[in-house]
Amino acid sequence: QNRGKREVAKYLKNNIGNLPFLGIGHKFIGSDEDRMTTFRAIAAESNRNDGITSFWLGNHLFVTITDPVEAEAVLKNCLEKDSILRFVKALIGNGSIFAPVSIWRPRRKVLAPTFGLRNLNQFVNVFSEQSNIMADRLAEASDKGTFSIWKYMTSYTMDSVGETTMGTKLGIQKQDNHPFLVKFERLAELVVARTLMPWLHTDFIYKFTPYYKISIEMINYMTSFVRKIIKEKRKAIEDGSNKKDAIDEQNNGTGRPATKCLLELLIDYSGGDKGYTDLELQEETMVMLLAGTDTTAVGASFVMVMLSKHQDVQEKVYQEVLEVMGDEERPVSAEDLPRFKYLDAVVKETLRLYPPVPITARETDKDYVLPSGRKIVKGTGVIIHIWGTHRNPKYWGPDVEVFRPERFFDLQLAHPAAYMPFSYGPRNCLGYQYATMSMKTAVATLVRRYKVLPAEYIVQDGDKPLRVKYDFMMKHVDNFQVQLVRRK
Ligand code: HEM
Repeated sequence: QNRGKREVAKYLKNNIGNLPFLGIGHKFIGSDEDRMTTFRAIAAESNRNDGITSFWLGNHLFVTITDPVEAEAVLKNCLEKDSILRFVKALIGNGSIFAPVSIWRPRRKVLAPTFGLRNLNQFVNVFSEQSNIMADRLAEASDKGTFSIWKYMTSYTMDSVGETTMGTKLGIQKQDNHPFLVKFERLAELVVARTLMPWLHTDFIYKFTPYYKISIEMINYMTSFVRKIIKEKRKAIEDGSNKKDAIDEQNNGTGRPATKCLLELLIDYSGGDKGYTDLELQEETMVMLLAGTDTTAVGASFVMVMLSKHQDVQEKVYQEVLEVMGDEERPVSAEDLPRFKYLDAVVKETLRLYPPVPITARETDKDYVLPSGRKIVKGTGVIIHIWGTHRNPKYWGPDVEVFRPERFFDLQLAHPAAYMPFSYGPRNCLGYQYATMSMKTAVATLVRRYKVLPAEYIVQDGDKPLRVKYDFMMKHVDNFQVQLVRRK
């Protein structure tokens, strides 16, 4: 098998500096920005090399793909995630996102319909209410010059995800340094650090570090929080008080049926009492908290930064928001969202250039022959390079680096996987519509109230690319800094 891998590495050679034994391991040492720079170099190499390249990380071979035809073949046939992701498992156990295929497949069948559009449309009220809380909080920041909008977005998405997945108002936007947010972020940091530092991979060594105790403590806090809510939900369903809430809400004059949170939908769709166990519900709730919060906050923050850099684009978004919503100040509704067509293109173009998840990985369970005839052998890590695919000039033309939302009008993609911020194929992101709705609601609400300007220290840099870093997700090195000015 190793001979097979060496052969693959030989014909998929890269020119970015393999060392004996280390491979390109030394290129991942350094800052988060250095790491992203390495991933970018790999993407560029792959695009020069007809959409594919490979590199060694120690003795693990990774094939990197930036061609959608090749990517599709892998994503449709090879469903096992790469073992490098195993440290997240301490938190989510067999939660679908990184579960082995045998566990993932039946769970996906239950999870997919819970994310149906009818269910999601009910959540727009939550996104809208939480966006307005964010807009109120930002009034204070808008007088103070340059600041990081990301912090506000993270609290917004955490509160929205909390309410839509667990039916619980976490109130993170209303309390600075809320323990749930602090612990959640610290834990994410620890998991990332462990994944990226191979000497912490062995349990035997990790248990001697101070991080071990802290991470166990955080995991216990998060899981017992979620478990308590599951117990309460079950009880409410049993004694019918969840239905009472529904009636109360109708009587409150909203006239719409009460929102069922994703957790309740999961209980229903998996078969009620006979359906998912508390542990299964806990694992999937953790997946949604983990997969749905930072990703969406990072995406929406990139949109705000791009709007600050492109005032002409922002003006068009603003005019569209006024046109759709009219003059009266009212919350964004589910009916408004599909009418924000230009905003939709702006969100898409932002996620093309700055996909919050810039790479995803699979591990081959057997030898594969790709559509181009190139072979990959069993046990190889395959990096589906989303960033690189979105910058493949063969599919996007010569202006790949230019921010041009209009390209999404009547776009005829040469291949559907040429655009995949939410990945592609049977294991793609389940929350893509949820995320788009949440981002559009937040951005429309903010743009209606504020004009977004670039950070003070930035002088007209138009199409200059943003500096980005990688810590499992791709973020802005300058922390998504902008300025806000209240519109009259
Ligand atoms: C801009 C925001 C988001 C981005 C960029 C994003 C991206 C991704 C990506 C790249 C994957 C991995 C797919 C693969 O390996 O092929 C994924 C998986 C997943 N995401 Fe998202 N996501 C976002 C928001 C959300 C939200 C809001 C939710 C739920 C509330 C969510 C739930 C999931 C789930 C459950 C999976 C696992 C699906 C499976 O394995 O069957 N995501 N996401």
